[in-house]
Amino acid sequence: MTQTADEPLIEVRGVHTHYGASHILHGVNLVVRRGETIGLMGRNGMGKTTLLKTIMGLVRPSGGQVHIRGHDLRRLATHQVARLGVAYVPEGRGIFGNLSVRENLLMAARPGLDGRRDWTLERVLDTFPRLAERLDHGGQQLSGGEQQMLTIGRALMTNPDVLILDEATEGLAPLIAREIWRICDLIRASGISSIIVDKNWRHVTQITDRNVILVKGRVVFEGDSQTLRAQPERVTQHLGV
Ligand SMILES: Nc1ncnc2c1ncn2[C@@H]1O[C@H](COP(=O)(O)OP(=O)(O)OP(=O)(O)O)[C@@H](O)[C@H]1O
Repeated sequence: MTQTADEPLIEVRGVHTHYGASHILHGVNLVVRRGETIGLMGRNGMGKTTLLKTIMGLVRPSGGQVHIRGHDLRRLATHQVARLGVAYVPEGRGIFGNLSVRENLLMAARPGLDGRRDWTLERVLDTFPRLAERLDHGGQQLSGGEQQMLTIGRALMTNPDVLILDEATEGLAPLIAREIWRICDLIRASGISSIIVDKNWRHVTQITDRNVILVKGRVVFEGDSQTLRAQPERVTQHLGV
């Protein structure tokens, strides 16, 4: 199937997801269009990671539909979702500790779906000077923040159209977290769409076009950052901050 220019990159419609008998997502809708940055928010256990895993085909929905660039997710394996340009940076990361920074990055390298090679090793190292300084270090020698940079760098090496970032700055020192936000901004400016999950809603809303709040597996808010900031009682109610 060929994609039309305005067709969503990701389209989630009325999705229900279960873990065994536990009903986690209750009819969730989410659309990601080209170039959009979306904040996905909610307290712990509300279903954010489950929604991301559902999009990646890591967890199969029990109802509703997911389309990735118009392709029905039911016919796609996770690696095919990735090949369609969706890069997933899971919570807790996932680098190869026994490989060097350089090897971790080069292993991931591939052109984008349309043959684009915008993100090369050089560009990733320009973007993450800390990684450039540690090119020959093993993955396991990196700090938590550097590991997060490496995971994002690896995702960029696949020249994705959408970057999914779960718990973008969880557990990182404030200075490193700031660096991750700077990179999110650069990614946005480069035209890559993203879904960003992070507890720091103030930072998230500084860079997002649209924000979605999940409560017990249901979307209770969807709107731009200005609209969300204008409703502090909503933020307190749904995010507990
Ligand atoms: N593999 C699993 N098996 C059973 N239940 C699960 C599994 N993974 C998550 N859950 C449950 O599903 C619910 C939603 O979890 P999920 O990780 O999607 O939430 P979240 O919003 O991402 O929260 P967090 O910030 O804590 O990761 C929680 O009640 C969680 O305990």
